[in-house]
Amino acid sequence: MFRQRPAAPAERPPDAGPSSLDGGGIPSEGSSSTLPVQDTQSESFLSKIMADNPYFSAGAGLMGIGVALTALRRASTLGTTFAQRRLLVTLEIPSKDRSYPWFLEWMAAHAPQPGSGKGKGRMGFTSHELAVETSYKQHEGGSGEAIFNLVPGPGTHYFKYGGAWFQVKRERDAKLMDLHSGSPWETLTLTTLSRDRGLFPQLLAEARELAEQSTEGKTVVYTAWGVEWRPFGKPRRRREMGSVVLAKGAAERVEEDLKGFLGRAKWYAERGIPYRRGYLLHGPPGSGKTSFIQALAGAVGYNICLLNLAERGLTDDKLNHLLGLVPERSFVLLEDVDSAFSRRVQTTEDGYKSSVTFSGLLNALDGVASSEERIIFMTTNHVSRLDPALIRPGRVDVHELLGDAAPEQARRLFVKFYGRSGFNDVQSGEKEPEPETDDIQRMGDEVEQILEEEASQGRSVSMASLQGLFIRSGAEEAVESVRGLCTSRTSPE
Ligand SMILES: Nc1ncnc2c1ncn2[C@@H]1O[C@H](COP(=O)(O)OP(=O)(O)OP(=O)(O)O)[C@@H](O)[C@H]1O
Repeated sequence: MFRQRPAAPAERPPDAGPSSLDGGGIPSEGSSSTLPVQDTQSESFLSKIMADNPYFSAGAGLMGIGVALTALRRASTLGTTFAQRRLLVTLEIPSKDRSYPWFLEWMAAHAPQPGSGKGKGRMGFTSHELAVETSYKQHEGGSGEAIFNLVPGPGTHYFKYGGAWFQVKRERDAKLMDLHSGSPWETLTLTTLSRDRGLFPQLLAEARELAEQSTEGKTVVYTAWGVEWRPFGKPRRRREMGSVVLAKGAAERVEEDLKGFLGRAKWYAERGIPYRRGYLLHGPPGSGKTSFIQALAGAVGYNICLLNLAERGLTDDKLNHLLGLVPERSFVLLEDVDSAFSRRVQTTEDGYKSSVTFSGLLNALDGVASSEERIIFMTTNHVSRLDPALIRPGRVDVHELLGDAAPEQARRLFVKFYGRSGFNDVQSGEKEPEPETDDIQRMGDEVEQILEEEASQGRSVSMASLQGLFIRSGAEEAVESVRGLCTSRTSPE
């Protein structure tokens, strides 16, 4: 039986290119038809692996989830940015701005305070990052009490105001420093819904009102801190005019002049005259110059900017800047102006600690912003040492001598101390002075008599020394001791 043999493969012609199945070489035109066969094979290989290999399919699934999450995150970032742009509104208050301390005070007033429990204050103020501001309160009886005020510290806080929620971020920049004050740069950023933006001005106005309430009836003393004015300590209770006893007419002259000046802003503006007034109070130590300026500030509701010309580091530029930035309703007080500048010669052995020059001071006093109100008080114990240029009219308009205790001035101080109404009541303005007892009046006359006798001998006593005597002694003892306090005034001024 014959079996048919399978046909033998056709022999390759000798010039034929390498076969695609040879595995190597570039496929020839005629061999291209072999590729789809290979792809199909690898695809099926891949799908086979994916279908068969659980690890592979899980990885692919995870990759898909990752891609989806990234897309979601991007979308949410875009959405947040969009919402922030469209729906939210922010307000930035840098620490340089005047409303910064007002708003901090407002936050302190509404933040949770010690003993309030859960870290939630009034107005729904929630804070977990708190800072403490400690103050000290002196009671009438002399005892003192430390008061710890908790303020929202650096971080994010939320509060509800006017029916709207606000976020407040208090940020402190560790790298950025205010070079002049040396304190870190801070920013408060308030965020709320756009529709509630109208609450911002209301909120700031309320914060300002609160800040003003805390200084109502008080005198704020500012000192120079670099090139800015900063409150020095807590606002002080206003000094009553009645607590400073000056020679007859002195207080009235200055007070009348000041009140007249304050009522003539328009008059000055119409004539193009710089709206400024300068006062020089001169006299021996302890005659009440500083006390009187404090009382005057209280009488017209002004604050005091205390400037020490001899301060180290104070330069002409800084001085100029400071005088141009005096807070509104404030006197500028240059104390002991003679100790910084006597005559123009400044190259003495001791030299001046500050680098303010005399011409720098004159320029700063004259200033350039002529329309702004400026009230300057200068005090000195030695008026004769002052350069006439410093106290010429325009720079100093009113000169007032506050001397040692005149005899009748001493009598008035005595009666104020020992009179039935008591000095403190008169000082606080709670009571009108009651008629004094005859005894006190008689003893007051005696003090006056003694001082007249001493004055005829060229001897006198300062008001500060009298006050010291009256504080530590009873009335009779004071009368006996007053003569012993009088000393010769060898150098007038
Ligand atoms: N005329 C006065 N009436 C009431 N108290 C006075 C008077 N003068 C001085 N005193 C008291 O004496 C103390 C010192 O007063 P004050 O500092 O005002 O004097 P001063 O003239 O400014 O002194 P100095 O020139 O040394 O700066 C204060 O406690 C003040 O109450």
